[in-house]
Formats: sequence, structure tokens, C-alpha cells
Amino acid sequence: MASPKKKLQGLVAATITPMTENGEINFSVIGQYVDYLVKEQGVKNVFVNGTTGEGLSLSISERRRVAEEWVTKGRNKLDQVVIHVGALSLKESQELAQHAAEIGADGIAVIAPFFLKPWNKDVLINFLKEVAAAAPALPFYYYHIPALTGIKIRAEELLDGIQDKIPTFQGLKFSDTDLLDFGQCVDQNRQRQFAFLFGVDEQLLSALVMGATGAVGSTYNYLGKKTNQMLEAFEQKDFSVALNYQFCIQRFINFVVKLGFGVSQTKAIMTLVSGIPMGPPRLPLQKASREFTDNAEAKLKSLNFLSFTSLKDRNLEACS
Ligand SMILES: CC(=O)N[C@H](C=O)[C@@H](O)[C@H](O)[C@H](O)CO
Ligand SMILES: CC(=O)C(=O)O
Repeated sequence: MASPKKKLQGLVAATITPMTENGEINFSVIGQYVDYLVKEQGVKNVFVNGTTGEGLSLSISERRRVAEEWVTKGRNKLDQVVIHVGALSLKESQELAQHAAEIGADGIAVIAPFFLKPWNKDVLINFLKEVAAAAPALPFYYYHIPALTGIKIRAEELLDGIQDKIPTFQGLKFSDTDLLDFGQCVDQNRQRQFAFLFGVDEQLLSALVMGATGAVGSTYNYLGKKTNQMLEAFEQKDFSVALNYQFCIQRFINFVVKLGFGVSQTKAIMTLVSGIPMGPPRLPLQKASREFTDNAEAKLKSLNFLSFTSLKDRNLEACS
């Protein structure tokens, strides 16, 4: 049974893996990155080696070293460090799960294997169970991201009876726009203390209404502070204020989505906003274009999302 840890809640930044111009991992900036998240964004939980972290594009030894660096640098600063240990090979996934336990991570998460695929719920549960069993003391989260894995098994169906199979199951990271599925995950598991973490940042407010207990996402790296303001307004039942924050965040995401938005672009935006060099992504991703970066910078300024934007640069679009 997982130790009765503090529940994972609030914002969780899906970490970027910083790289040097020649494609190696830039471990040297992770300490600074931790401080930036905590001090500038008010974000105290991280999700390492996931989609944003290009986890599936790293070697196993790189994944181990990245996990170690976040756990070490996050000690006494971060509340929780969750490591994504999903892989196509069960053995690799188990190795990473065991490693996460050894280094003192706070939880592990796993996506569905997406090349040779589990075709039904029971097979997927069996795979997840074998991974979870390699770290029997760590909270286990299922990472549902059907658009990227191609595994369309509904989360609601997967959660039905999951604790009988996976005693360490502690929650779900739900990266999909199907709020029927998400709402039913919450509704059918009200008696259990699961974490329901939403993963579509531009729609978080709707998920909060459905009972999300937290959120994992790429934009909390640089819009954490804004999103925390939205969470506070929601807690205070100040819904129109919360909606204003969500719209404000949407204006930015909508703008970049139209330019083509993915992990490469997240790296470029984070470099701009934090000043910490995140570097290029690794193939098969390609570096964001100069044009993207310039446009994103102008938008960040006009929305007043860059902390060093001077008052005279502010315009009507800016969010308070
Ligand atoms: C596909 C993907 O990377 N989703 C991220 C997390 O799950 C989100 O944080 C998005 O990046 C974000 O919602 C912007 O679309
Ligand atoms: C967004 C997210 O959770 C990930 O990058 O894995």
C-alpha cells in the first residue's frame, strides 16, 4: 500500500527537459528552474519526463539522470516530484519505476503502451499493474492522453475497480477534452481519495467545475501564477473573475495554437518568459521558428504575461 502521503493537488508543471544546442541534456539549469517555478510561478509540484519533457525521446539512462536531478534539486523546495515512467517495454518501465522509488520520488505515472497496443481495459490494467508493482510504496497515476497514444479506452471504464488490481493507484492525469468521461471518473469515485488531475490547460476551469482536484500541464511553467489566480477565484466562488482569468489564458493559447503549438514551442516560450535557456528539442521535433518566437513574444507582452513588460507597453488586451 502506498504510504499515506499528502494528496497531490493544485498545479503541477509538466517539466521541460533543458537541452544544449548540440542536443545533450543541460542538467546545469535544473536547480534554477526549480527556484523559478516556486518563486516566480508559485508552482510546487512537477511532472517529470512526460510529454513536455520529451520523456519518450530520451534514453533510459537519461531519464534516470533527469529524474535524479529533479528530486535532488527539488528537495525541501518542491512539494511533490512525480516521475513519468511509461515506456513501450514493460521491463524498462519497471526499471524506471523502481529507480523512482529508490531516489525518493513522490509518485509515478504511466501512459498506455502505444506501439503494440493493449486492445482492452483488462490488458491495459495488467500492464499498468506490473509497472506499479515494481514500486509498491509509490503512489501510482495513470496518464490518459488518447490523442497521443491512440489508446481510446475510456478513463471511466479503466478506473472501475482499479484499486483491486493496483493497490497503489492514487489518481489520474486526464489529458483529453471529453468532460463526460472526466466527470464520470470523478462522480463514480467520490468515496475514494483519488487525485483527478486535468491536463488541458485552456479548459481547466470547466474541469474544476467537474471536480478536478488539480492540474498537470505545460503552460504552468510560465502561466502558473495566472492559473493560480484563477484557482483562487474559483475557490472563493468568484466565478466571473475565474472566467476572466481562463479567457485571458485562452487568448494566449489560442494565439499560439494557430501558429502551431507543441513541445518545441513550449521550450521557446519558457526560454523567453523565464530567461532560463531550454534549448532546442530533440528529433523528431524541430526547433520553433524565429517567426513563432517573435509573434509569441509580442503576444505575451500585449497580455502582460512577461514580468519585465513596462507599464507603457500595456494595452487593453492585458489581463489584470
Ligand atoms: C498534448 C499536451 O502536451 N498536453 C499538455 C498536457 O497534457 C497540455 O499542458 C497542453 O500543452 C496545453 O493544454 C496547451 O494545449
Ligand atoms: C502536459 C503533461 O502533462 C506532459 O507534458 O506530460
